[in-house]
Amino acid sequence: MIRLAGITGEVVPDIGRKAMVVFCGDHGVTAEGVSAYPPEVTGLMIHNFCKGGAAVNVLSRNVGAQVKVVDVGSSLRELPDGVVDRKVRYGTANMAVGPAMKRAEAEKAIQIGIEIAKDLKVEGVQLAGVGEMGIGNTTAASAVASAMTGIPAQELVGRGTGIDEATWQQKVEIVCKSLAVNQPDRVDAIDVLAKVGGLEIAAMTGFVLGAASVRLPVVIDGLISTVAAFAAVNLSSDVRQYLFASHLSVEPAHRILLDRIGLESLIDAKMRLGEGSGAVLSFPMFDSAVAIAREMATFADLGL
Ligand SMILES: O=C(O)c1ccc[n+]([C@@H]2O[C@H](COP(=O)([O-])O)[C@@H](O)[C@H]2O)c1
Ligand SMILES: Cc1cc2nc[nH]c2cc1C
Repeated sequence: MIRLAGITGEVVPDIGRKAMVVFCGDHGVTAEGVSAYPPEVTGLMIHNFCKGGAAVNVLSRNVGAQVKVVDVGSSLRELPDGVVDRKVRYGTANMAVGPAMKRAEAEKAIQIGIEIAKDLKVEGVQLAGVGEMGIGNTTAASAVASAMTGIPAQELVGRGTGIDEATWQQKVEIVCKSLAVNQPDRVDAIDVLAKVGGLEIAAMTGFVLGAASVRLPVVIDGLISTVAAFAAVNLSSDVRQYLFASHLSVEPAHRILLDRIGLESLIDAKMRLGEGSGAVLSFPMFDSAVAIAREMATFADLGL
């Protein structure tokens, strides 16, 4: 509540207008068998978001938040109505054999994220959540986390959408191989995002930077949006002041990165869905905090 007041400059901030932004992208590294689901699910879910049938849609309707779906890098050739088409390229390349994308592409995705955040502010949005959709993106997010922290992949890699032990071993090896092949420069967040990241991850990094620049509070979601936020904090440490952690994902890297950013999550429900589902779930807690600040009697009111 104190931070919300600081960000907005209002003692009792108005956060009535809320939006969830879901950045979408595909990952070439899925060719290495690192996910429990095929890459086509990214496109299927984009269609689902537009029909209002995904978890993030249900939860957002429940709390009165708008959902914006932004395609920065899915493999879909044709997009359904309702998607914001800001495609940088049709999925990343396989980072296990070379860079996921060019530096200029990562910069473009970051720029798109910045613009989307600024647009939301102009539209009157007062609290934003950020989430993503991209089969294979827990592999990319873990690689970015390992590159930027120096923590070994075995300590960071989790089960993503629900892989078995053998696939987990393969995922750890692929993260290690991707880092060995690309040699990302750990002090250059854009280099890391380009070589072993993803388009939706880079766009979320931009979103966090853009939101902070226009004093828009941002609620991050699970592992992937937190990795993006970690990269943003690396680029400009002050942006951490504008961030709120919603929930704690079961992905092992999530807690480590939240600790490094200096954030504590509001919910620990062992979730791992993504889409921004945890962020939107926490929105009513923000409304509750504002209601307390506005309505609860103080000792002075009680004549003490
Ligand atoms: O938010 C999380 O911590 C999280 C943990 C596991 C999976 N996900 C979601 O599942 C997808 C990535 O999982 P995977 O196994 O394909 O890397 C992607 O669409 C994410 O939104 C998300
Ligand atoms: C069905 C499904 C929905 C998702 N939402 C975010 N990531 C996802 C991954 C899968 C597999």
